Amino acid sequence: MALANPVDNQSNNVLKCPSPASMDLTPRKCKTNVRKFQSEEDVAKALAKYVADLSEKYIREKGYFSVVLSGGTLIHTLRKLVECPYKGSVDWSKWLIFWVDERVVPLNSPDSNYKLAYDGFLSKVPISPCHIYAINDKLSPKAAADNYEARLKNLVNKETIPVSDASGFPKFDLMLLGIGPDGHVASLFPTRLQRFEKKRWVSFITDSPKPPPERITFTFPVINSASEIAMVVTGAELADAVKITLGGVLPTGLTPLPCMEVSPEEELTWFLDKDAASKL
Ligand SMILES: O=C1O[C@H](COP(=O)(O)O)[C@@H](O)[C@H](O)[C@H]1O
Repeated sequence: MALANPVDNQSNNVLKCPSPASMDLTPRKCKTNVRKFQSEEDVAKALAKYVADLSEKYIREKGYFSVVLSGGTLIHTLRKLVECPYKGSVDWSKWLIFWVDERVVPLNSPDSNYKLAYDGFLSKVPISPCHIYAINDKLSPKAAADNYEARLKNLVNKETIPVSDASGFPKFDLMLLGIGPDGHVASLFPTRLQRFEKKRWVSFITDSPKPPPERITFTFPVINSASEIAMVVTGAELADAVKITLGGVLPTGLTPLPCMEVSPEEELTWFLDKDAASKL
């Protein structure tokens, strides 16, 4: 999926995209670390240590650790976390798992982000099933988004998840995000309106440019209320999006990339392999 021009003629539901000049492209102020590695294997090792260290910190400070997963290549890159020494040293009983986006398909479908995470990660560590917040896969996209948002509100009301003092949106400890070659993050795509949602916690899409078309997704106010975000990016096909985002220069006429808007409340850490960082 290539970087997108403002008008995507493939869809009737296209974004009448504001011109880049009229969008707020002011660089966000969060603390940003860019960590570059020789190989994807080195990214996987560093990512495991980073997540294990944050798990220890947040469990010590708050008693639990809320982690928001994405789908795609991220789960494979997380593989070292379910190996020695972390498999035995992390206090998995204190983890709460959520999804930043999910495809509206049965949970046992090969397209499901839950299944991807279950097969590659969750089935290998002792996280309690009642701490794993998968979507309700029996619902329409809109109903699934409403249902996920209502469940998050319930967790906030019970004070399981705090709200951000700054934004009033739920504040997760860590989000682990990937990006697409078009710069999408979660299921917030360059030419789709969900990226501009300011009120909802969870939105839905029925015409995703990347299949499958029906998905639910956290909105930017929720994503940017997280304490920490890791952007885990490997592979040469992502080098252009990385260059634009970290270089801060948008080519003329290109729709601003959703991944440029990621800005958590505490710290943003990019994990890049040599290929993804090759145009920096
Ligand atoms: O469709 C999706 O794509 C993004 C990026 O995936 P990747 O394979 O390029 O890493 C992913 O973060 C998102 O969760 C997923 O639904």
